[in-house]
Amino acid sequence: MWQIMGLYVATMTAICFIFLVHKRRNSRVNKMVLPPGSKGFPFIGETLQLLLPSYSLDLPSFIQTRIQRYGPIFQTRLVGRPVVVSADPGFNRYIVQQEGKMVEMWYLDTFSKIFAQQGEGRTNAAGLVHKYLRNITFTHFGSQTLRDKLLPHLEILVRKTLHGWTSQESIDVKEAALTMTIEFVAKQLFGYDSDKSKERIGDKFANISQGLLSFPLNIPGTTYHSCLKSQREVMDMMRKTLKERLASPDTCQGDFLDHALKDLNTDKFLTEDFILQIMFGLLFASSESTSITLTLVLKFLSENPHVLEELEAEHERILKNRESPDSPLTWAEVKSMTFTLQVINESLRLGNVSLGLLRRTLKDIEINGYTIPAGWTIMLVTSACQYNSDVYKDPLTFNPWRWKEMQPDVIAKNFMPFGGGTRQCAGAEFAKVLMTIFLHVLVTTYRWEKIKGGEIIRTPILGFRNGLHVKLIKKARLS
Ligand code: HEM
Repeated sequence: MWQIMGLYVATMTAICFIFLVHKRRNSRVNKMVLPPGSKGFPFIGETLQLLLPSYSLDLPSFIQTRIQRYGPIFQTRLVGRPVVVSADPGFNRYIVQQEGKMVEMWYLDTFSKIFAQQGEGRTNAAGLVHKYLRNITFTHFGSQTLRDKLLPHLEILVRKTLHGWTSQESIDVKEAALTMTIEFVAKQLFGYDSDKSKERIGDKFANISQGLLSFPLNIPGTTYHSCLKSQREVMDMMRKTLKERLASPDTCQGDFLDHALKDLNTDKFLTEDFILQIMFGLLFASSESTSITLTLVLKFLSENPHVLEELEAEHERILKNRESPDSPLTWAEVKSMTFTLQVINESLRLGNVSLGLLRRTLKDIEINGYTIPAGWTIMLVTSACQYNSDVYKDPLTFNPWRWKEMQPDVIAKNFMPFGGGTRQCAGAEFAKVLMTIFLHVLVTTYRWEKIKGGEIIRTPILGFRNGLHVKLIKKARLS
């Protein structure tokens, strides 16, 4: 009897405590002037409206209508969380500079679970952990490594991949580009060899990316369940390699995993699980955006023959200027491909693969007389500045020539496909060089015919409604 009474009192005390904390927090927030907006339905808020697909490159109508109604900074509620959306370029630039001070990188709860963004060993932590993540990424994928080591391997990979595409009647470009990128990155990370491995890492990541924006219902048969299963399989594959390396430390391959295992002895925050999480994060970060952007480039080239013509001319000039047209690409040649870079920049500008960046506020933030309370999420719609018609004439038109005239300071303020501040993409140079080499081999050696697909869909992440399927054909070369 006394036990039951005790339990009752303890439960009631806990409920009262939780209620008081909640009330106190709410009354604190209630006294603030919050940005205008609507909270939508209880719990799900306006999530469904945000996820409603749109079929153009433009900003989703969810964002556009609310900007018209409330201005560039408004509040909403997404997957149970209060969110402030900002399409204000100045505020967005300010916030990306505040990493670890007023905000921290934060992604949806589905992401947090898959990418270990909670707890002690979270990969989005600021400070030492973040510094380590950037340094080790630059060491294995940065400019110097690209120039001194990766360039010939990337060329071989692209030639082998595109040659393989010619034997197929139809290639789904996004899927095939994802496989190409991920297999290369996995090789640099932990020596993955697609010819020897039983596991198809590209297929697993195709599953993972589908599950990331699905409803987080983890029961067999759901997309989310299949995503978590693939995530576990990739982690198990990498864990097996890690254990093998630890068991025979003399077989050094000099890759990312060897480097991180060596650091285990000196960097106290490093653990085996953390190394696996970084590798998993890198596999995802590198493959998804790069493959979507490459697919978009191919779509634009198919629809804009005059751009393709100029691109071919640039690459033919490079071949002509060489002593032997078959000699491997040099770093100087890659850096001389200015029109190619303009094509890539224009595709990145219009693609806005992820729409925006997510941050969690660590402190109350004042903006235009409003307060964004600590603990809220901010969605920085960095893409909004890339459609600004004051900067980009006819912003929705694919026009690579516009980059010829643009000044570096204007670009810095109005072009953020790789984010900004201390969290700016650590693989930007790698992605651009990979896409440049891809385009070089593609336009000098092949032509292609569209079989089907290529229609844009934003959910709000950029995708292609029926994929983009092409048939690749080798060009007859005049010697
Ligand atoms: C077209 C291709 C790519 C695009 C558009 C892209 C875009 C981005 C963006 C917008 C961010 C910032 C995220 C944020 O602030 O919340 C980011 C971060 C990052 N990206 Fe990329 N990325 C691409 C390719 C790659 C590749 C190929 C790699 C690796 C080889 C990579 C590695 C990373 C890493 C490690 C971060 C986190 C940086 C940090 O937290 O300091 N990315 N990327």
